[in-house]
Amino acid sequence: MRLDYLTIFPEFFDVLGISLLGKAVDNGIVDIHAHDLRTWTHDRHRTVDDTPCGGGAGMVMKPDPWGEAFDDLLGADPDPSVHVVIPTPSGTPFRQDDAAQLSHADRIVFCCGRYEGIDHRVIDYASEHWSVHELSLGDYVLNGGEVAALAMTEAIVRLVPGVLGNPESLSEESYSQDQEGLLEYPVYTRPASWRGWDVPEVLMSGHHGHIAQWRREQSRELTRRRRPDLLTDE
Ligand SMILES: Nc1cc(-c2ccc3ccn(Cc4ccccc4)c3c2)n[nH]1
Repeated sequence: MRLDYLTIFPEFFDVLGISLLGKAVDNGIVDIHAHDLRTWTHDRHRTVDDTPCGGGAGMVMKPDPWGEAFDDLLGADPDPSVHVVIPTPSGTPFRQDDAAQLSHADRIVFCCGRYEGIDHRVIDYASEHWSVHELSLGDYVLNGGEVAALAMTEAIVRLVPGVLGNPESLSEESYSQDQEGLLEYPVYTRPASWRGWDVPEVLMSGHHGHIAQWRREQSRELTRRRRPDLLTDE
């Protein structure tokens, strides 16, 4: 899987060389390239923004640098197997299903905007050539797309076979289908007693059936309290 990041802050993506994703890069499972969008500017000030047509506050990202970056990175031939992800507050919510689908992609290009956003014609042009996903990280406002791209990257890449040391852990996670789409149960480790708090006895019983039942009950109760929207049978 090749991941490209178009951004005016390429150093944001240096962190992808650390830990899990770092190992995936070392193992050749994932190939990461961060690009400074200003590479595709030609004026002395390396300008990437301009005033909004129709007025309004702030600045808008010019289309030209994006188009030239696309030409260099992707060429002009349409290829629906290339996924262009555009983090935006007006996008569809990024969910685990999106991460699962994108984890099968061979190529993903993250377009990280800043200012008040990217000239919409960039999205229109990209949509004619590649598979475009305008995605929101959540219902809160960030200053740009980089943090969202990092979060989405981690959610996507951890699902790629060979990236996680223990793929079994994927099936027990919140939002995973094996977990019936419920929130994850509380987890414990040693010591059995810590500052007056004890590990639930059932987890020390060695009775796998009782443990599984307790975990299912905990997941349902937690989901009922915190995320009733995830419960389908009520
Ligand atoms: N979930 C989520 C995504 C973003 C996001 C993504 C890309 C950009 C590019 C510029 N901004 C700043 C901005 C703030 C508000 C209105 C318009 C633009 C961005 C914010 N915020 N929240």
